[in-house]
Amino acid sequence: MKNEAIRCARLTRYLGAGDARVHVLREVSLAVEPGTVSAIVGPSGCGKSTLLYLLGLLDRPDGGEIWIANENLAQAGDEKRTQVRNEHIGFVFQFHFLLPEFSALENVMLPMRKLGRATPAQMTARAAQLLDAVGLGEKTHRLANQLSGGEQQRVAIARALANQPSIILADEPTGNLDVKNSGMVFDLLTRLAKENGQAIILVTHNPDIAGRCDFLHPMRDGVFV
Ligand SMILES: Nc1ncnc2c1ncn2[C@@H]1O[C@H](COP(=O)(O)OP(=O)(O)OP(=O)(O)O)[C@@H](O)[C@H]1O
Repeated sequence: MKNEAIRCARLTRYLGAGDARVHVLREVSLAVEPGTVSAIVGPSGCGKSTLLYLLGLLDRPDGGEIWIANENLAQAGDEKRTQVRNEHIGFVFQFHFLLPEFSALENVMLPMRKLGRATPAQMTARAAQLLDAVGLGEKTHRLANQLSGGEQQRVAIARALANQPSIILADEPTGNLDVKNSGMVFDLLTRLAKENGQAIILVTHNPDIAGRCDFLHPMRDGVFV
């Protein structure tokens, strides 16, 4: 493996059963280097989210390889995949999936709790530092459901960065934000990731966001074109 944060080769995925079976991904290959931002774009239903789920080890391909940290994890067992996911991958989704009854600080600490390598004091300090970096240093104890949409998405970014992942996967990270917040969230995500040499792969329908990425991967009918 060269200097690659993640690489997939000939990924194939079928979804559905019987007559409804769809060949969603057809031998998709992609290699992404640390510190770069790649956008996957294409019409609705072309397979973008399916690919992101596979890369995030949230789903298994029917064929092909997914290399992270020098291991092909395409068919690895659940325990191994969960460990690699917790250690190497941060997720940002359009609908952030914060726990609404928990504070911003507690939401950011969750991935660190899952990984289980830091003391409570270390986790609290790191979560506070990350919230400061996303401009929410004054609101660390606010409950997630008492924050605006843009603020919640910034908490989601801090949470994605919590375990210093080598890869950040983002599905429509600015999809539910207005133009101003969308630009701000994108800038923040890419600046923080680049500072830490993290690779970002994002799916977006927003041409403005796509145009600001380092690499563009247009997709159609389950293949890159
Ligand atoms: N569980 C499923 N069973 C059958 N087909 C499915 C299933 N999940 C997704 N599909 C189909 O797989 C294709 C790819 O879906 P996917 O969500 O990856 O597309 P997408 O490019 O992310 O679309 P969008 O931009 O609308 O989010 C679509 O045609 C979809 O209908």
